[in-house]
Amino acid sequence: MFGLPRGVRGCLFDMDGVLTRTATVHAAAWKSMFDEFLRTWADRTGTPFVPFDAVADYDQYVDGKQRMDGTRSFLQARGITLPEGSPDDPDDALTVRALSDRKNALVQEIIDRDGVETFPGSIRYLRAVRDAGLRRAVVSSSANTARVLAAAGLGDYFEAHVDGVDARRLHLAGKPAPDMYLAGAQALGLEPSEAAVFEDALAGVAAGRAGRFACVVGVDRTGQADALREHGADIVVSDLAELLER
Ligand SMILES: O=P(O)(O)OC[C@H]1O[C@@H](O)[C@H](O)[C@@H](O)[C@@H]1O
Repeated sequence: MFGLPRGVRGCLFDMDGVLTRTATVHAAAWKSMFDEFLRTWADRTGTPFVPFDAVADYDQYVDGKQRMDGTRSFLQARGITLPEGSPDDPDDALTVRALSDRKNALVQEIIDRDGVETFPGSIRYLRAVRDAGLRRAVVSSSANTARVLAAAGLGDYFEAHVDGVDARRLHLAGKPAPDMYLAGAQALGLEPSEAAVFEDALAGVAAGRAGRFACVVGVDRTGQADALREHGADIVVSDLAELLER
């Protein structure tokens, strides 16, 4: 049923890019922040400015990961090491923390200004599984999960959330480690073998595979179906409503 293997009793949904059209918001904010930083870095080091690619760099290094992990991962890919910094860093400090905070300020500004759109096919699917009595949780690396769900009007669809704030509080390793999804299944009272994972990020499908969930559904929004399969998706769809027809 619902395109899922027999025995699945619950669904663990990533949020950005699966339920809400916020992956592009994050990608735009990462690009704006990193390009400003990369210009400064190029001037300081006398090296060429190579901008952040909002599709390729976003998908490979940043998507699905907790904010500071995303910052570190992209900097590492460019061979740049910055100090970790602290919450008291000035806004323009060249630290992992200050860069991450700048990106977050941009994301929150866009969400507060423009609101949040959902994917209609995902909402149809969510309603169908809810009406059939399947358990439902959101498992998102974003520390802005509550804000985004509220702006999208999706707060009431889920029985549990595991987000970037919980991950920090509970010392859960971020995706691609399976810990956040395992915590989501546990919050619903399910074994991994009874839960399906829905993910658009490479780090996210890898987390689903590592957690040995009943099924990992890759949601391809950017033409990376093969990469989603290689990283751990059992099925790839471009819209969750396709699963209602299976
Ligand atoms: O910065 P936030 O809102 O805590 O989100 C962290 C990450 O959350 C993930 O859901 C997104 O795929 C990433 O793009 C984002 O960077």
